[in-house]
Amino acid sequence: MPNKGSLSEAAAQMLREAGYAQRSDPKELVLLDEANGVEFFYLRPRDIAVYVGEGTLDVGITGRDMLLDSGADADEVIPLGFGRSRFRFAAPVGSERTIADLHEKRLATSYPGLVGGYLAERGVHPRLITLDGAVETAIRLGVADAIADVVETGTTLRQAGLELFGDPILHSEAVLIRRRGADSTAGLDLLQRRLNGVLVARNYVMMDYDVSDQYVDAACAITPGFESPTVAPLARQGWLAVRAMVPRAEAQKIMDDLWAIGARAILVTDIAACRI
Ligand SMILES: Nc1ncnc2c1ncn2[C@@H]1O[C@H](COP(=O)(O)OP(=O)(O)OP(=O)(O)O)[C@@H](O)[C@H]1O
Ligand SMILES: O=P(O)(O)OC[C@H]1O[C@H](OP(=O)(O)OP(=O)(O)O)[C@H](O)[C@@H]1O
Ligand SMILES: [Mg+2]
Repeated sequence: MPNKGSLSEAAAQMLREAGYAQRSDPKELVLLDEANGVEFFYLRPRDIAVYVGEGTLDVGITGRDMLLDSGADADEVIPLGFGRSRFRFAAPVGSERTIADLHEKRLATSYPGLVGGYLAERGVHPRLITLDGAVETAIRLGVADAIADVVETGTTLRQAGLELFGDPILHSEAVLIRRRGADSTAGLDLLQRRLNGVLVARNYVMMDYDVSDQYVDAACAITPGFESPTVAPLARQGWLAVRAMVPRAEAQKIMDDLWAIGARAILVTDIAACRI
């Protein structure tokens, strides 16, 4: 588990929702969850891929960017939907650079493996200046001509007087990782099912509505659900009750579409937990 930084709290929250114990004190380094037979180690997110790649830890949560930067023998198992960012090049506003301009120029980053590999594939070989953080300041302080760093809202870049250039190097988010080629274990399958349950509960809602039987096929086409919607007769002749899971982000649009074909009493409820 990430011990601090952007991923730490969201990762712990997700594990809690999946039914695992998590530390209450951010200074705790290890936590034994006896009920689930899991030992959690709280480590720097950058180091997690190294431990997992070496096989000393079975699984870990880190950023996709950090996994790729490490070059560790570890693979992504599932994306976890938080810690989303883009990895981008930036230079002072108005400098209108392209990636080719970086050749033999000073490029500051905390992710030399990721950035060096990306540019080498394109035949560009900059002088990489590896910094621990606050990379945006490196240009102002005369250490670099351009940077490559994590961008979420873009606020940090703007405040440093920088602008993006080139295509995104990577779209990153928190990922569950395990050692490359490791056998699947019952414990990992269970963890994956639980985390997947949390993701589905977060990303879907349950939708219930009533519709007259002549429109039920059209309604079910709008809400096909995961497998198939539940359709049950209402006491009122010629009317049916339908229940299906729908993507949370599309719920309002789906309600409008159902209303337009005559569905009524359309209700949306949260899913607390699930196994799909
Ligand atoms: N502002 C952000 N928004 C979303 N994700 C981010 C943000 N900053 C970093 N991340 C992601 O979080 C992961 C860990 O980065 P983080 O910045 O937490 O580690 P760090 O730089 O080692 O720690 P710290 O910045 O606390 O010293 C990376 O995968 C990164 O992409
Ligand atoms: O686009 P924004 O929303 O501004 O977010 C991006 C910033 O967030 C992270 O910084 P962090 O706080 O982790 O500090 P660090 O650079 O020292 O790692 C990242 O390194 C960027 O600097
Ligand atoms: Mg950081």
